[in-house]
Amino acid sequence: MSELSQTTRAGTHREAFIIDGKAVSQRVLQEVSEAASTLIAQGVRPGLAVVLVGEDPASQVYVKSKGKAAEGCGFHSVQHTLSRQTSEADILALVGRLNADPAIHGILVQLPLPPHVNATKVLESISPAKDVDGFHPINAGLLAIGDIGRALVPCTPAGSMLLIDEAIKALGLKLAGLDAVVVGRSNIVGKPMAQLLLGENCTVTIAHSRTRDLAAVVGGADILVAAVGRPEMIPGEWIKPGAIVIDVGINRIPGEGLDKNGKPKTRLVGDVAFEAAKARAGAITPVPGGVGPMTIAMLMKNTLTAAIRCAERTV
Ligand SMILES: Nc1nc(=O)c2c([nH]1)NC[C@@H]1CN(c3ccc(C(=O)N[C@@H](CCC(=O)O)C(=O)O)cc3)C=[N+]21
Repeated sequence: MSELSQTTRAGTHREAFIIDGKAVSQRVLQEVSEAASTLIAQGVRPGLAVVLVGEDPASQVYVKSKGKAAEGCGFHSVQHTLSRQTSEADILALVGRLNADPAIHGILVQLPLPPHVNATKVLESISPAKDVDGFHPINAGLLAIGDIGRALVPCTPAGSMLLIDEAIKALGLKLAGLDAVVVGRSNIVGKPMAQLLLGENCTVTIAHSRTRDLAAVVGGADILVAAVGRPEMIPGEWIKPGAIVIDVGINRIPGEGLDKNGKPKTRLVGDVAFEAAKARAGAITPVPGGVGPMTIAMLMKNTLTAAIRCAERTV
């Protein structure tokens, strides 16, 4: 019998527990707000600066919700919107000013950057102590050596771990020793996700576009994290019965009919075929309302952490 069989005992078929990312993210935001008000009472207001280059509508939506969340937590929040033509030197100069600004504890440069800008160079110019995305090589290195206490951990994997904890509790399981499969090897999600799962004593496999027999690899996963960015590329039939499925993909695809402005409707889907996966999984995150809101909540948590560490350095 499979290790996770308590949810799928023969004849007692149950649908997956739906992991409510919206609810968990609100819990995190509530905790961050409370800790922030304590810090503010001590004279330190956490400050977050978001830098957006260009007018990409999707990026504008995300940046706006980050600003709103920051204000909701009582943070000082600033947004720098630069034209698409802004030179790399001007972006580096802005980051330099934010690095030196004592009112700013967290800096996020929204990706993607325009092609004439070297994104690696910009990300490496952010002070590691203010790198609330956790993309700086110093933070990636701290995570890789397991020094989470000093790292700033990338928001999407950190939020995904909290959703995994939620599912583990709901299913009455233990995380240590489970087989985790991460599909996708990006520096932003796949690799840090694998490091976090390893840190929790999972047996971790990283699968990617060159993996032979992805179906078989996915089929062995007690915990599956899908972070490829291809709409519904993982069929429900691949999922191990009872598995925990974390769907990081947020893909906008054509929907049915027209919206109120007469434009063709679109809808969001994940990297996993949700309906079929739900019938087999023990727990699964929806899209939207799963990992997405957690990313924003963890950004606030990282900003708070950066502010606390900064305050500890100066007292
Ligand atoms: N430096 C940097 N850091 C990022 O963290 C970063 C970035 N650049 N560039 C873009 C991606 C994307 N991203 C999302 C955050 C929240 C939702 C989110 O809350 N999604 C909602 C739905 C939103 C909708 O309706 O479109 C949900 O899944 O429920 C989505 C996507 C952060 N990103």
